[in-house]
Amino acid sequence: MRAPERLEESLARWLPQQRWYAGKGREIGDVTIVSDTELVIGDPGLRHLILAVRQGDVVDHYQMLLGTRSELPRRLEYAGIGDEGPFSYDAVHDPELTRVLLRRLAEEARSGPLAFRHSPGSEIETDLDSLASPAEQSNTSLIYGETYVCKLFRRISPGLNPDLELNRGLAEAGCSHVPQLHGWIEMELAGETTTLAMLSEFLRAATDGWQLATTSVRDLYGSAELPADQAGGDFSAEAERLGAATASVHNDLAAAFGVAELPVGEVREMAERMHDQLAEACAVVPALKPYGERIGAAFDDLAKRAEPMPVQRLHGDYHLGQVMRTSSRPGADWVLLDFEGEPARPLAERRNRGHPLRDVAGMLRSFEYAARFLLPGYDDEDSGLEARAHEWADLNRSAFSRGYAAAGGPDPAAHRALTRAFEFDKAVYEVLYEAHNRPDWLHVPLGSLARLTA
Ligand SMILES: Nc1ncnc2c1ncn2[C@@H]1O[C@H](COP(=O)(O)OP(=O)(O)O)[C@@H](O)[C@H]1O
Ligand SMILES: O=P(O)(O)O[C@H]1O[C@H](CO)[C@@H](O[C@H]2O[C@H](CO)[C@@H](O)[C@H](O)[C@H]2O)[C@H](O)[C@H]1O
Repeated sequence: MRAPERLEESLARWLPQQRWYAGKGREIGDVTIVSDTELVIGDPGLRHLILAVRQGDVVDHYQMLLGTRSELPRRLEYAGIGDEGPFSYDAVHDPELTRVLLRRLAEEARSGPLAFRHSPGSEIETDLDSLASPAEQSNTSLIYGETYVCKLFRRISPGLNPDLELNRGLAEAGCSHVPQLHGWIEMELAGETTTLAMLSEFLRAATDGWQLATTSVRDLYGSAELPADQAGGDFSAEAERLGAATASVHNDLAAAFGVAELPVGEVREMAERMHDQLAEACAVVPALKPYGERIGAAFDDLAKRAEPMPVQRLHGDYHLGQVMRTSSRPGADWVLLDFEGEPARPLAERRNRGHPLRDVAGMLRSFEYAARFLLPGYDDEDSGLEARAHEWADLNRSAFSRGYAAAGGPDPAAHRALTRAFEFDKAVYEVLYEAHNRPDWLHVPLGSLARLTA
């Protein structure tokens, strides 16, 4: 008779299939459970696990909520882990179990190593069912009714998560362009107080920037005879307002966390890191090589900078999927989400200060993405859609930059070389990101680099 599979073995097979699993493409050596806390005892039961996943010399930590049941109902079969009873499953899909998180947050409870905290003055409603967000995410968000969203960070780095850190600072600065923060969960990991989850206001009646922008692009493709600023669904007024909201958040971040100066030598090191990432990306994606010289020249220009660079805390991974257009918040048309920085970078790096045009460059990239990602679905031989994509991207990139500068941010048009270096660096990151996560999308950063380096 075959011995029952150990939970750790089932997890090793299950993890690589998860969207949020960061170690795809590298074989898992082994999975060890390094923290195991029972949050609900019984049938169903709930365990909070921290897993150490070894891949070669690298060990990453992941968080999961493990549901256990003697019988797995059909509605939960898709969340199953392993196929032998008693059944284990990803409990983020089980509202019967996830309610416990709200209850513990409301009570500021402790469960073993886990500490549940709420923001001063927050009264947390506890009788809400959760739904795991279907969004393409690096983490998992539980949406409780239409009231809260609880983001469970999946890959856990010891220390304070910048998303929580910056949201706390912005709340204290009175920033209206972020969701209200209600609470968080933390534990000691490797000797550091480590953020595990964050509970925020759910923005109902809001749409994310990516959906709005790509709807506008579709409208443009469908009205081939009109210029971009006259086609239905012109996005440029929104792009301009988004620019202004971005400058306002940058201003609040500067007030809350201060501004420093990066010495010239460290700017040079930054340019060297950009070159290193370019070399790595060219090795992984040879199709990037033809643009390497022009990209590298922009990094060399940055390295020649003769004066220190003003730096402050930033969003860090700024794109249209990270902003939501709301209709219910007075004075805040656009709301910014997810201040975690680029998920692939080490935590210490993600908490570094940077020049605010780095975020601006991130959003400029996103306009390129929105304009280009539909192109291969169309018969683009003679359709002229490539040109229309450029038109849309240029219109909205300019509007965003204009709104940003008018609201007090450094003007991208007056800092062209810097913006270009940041934009190329982000595009190179995207080439690697797409190669590892969404190979079907590789044409987007590559096509955009072909245009921007021409
Ligand atoms: N407070 C919120 N209200 C409504 N929707 C949200 C909220 N926070 C996140 N979302 C939705 O969930 C998506 C993913 O959230 P995000 O914080 O970017 O997660 P991740 O870090 O896993 O990428 C967002 O693009 C947005 O559509
Ligand atoms: O949102 P995350 O923090 O998980 O960020 C990662 O995933 C993003 C994609 O979901 C990725 O963004 C890239 O694709 C977007 C369209 O899907 C586009 O708007 C962005 O400009 C582009 O960078 C992001 O880079 C990655 O870190």
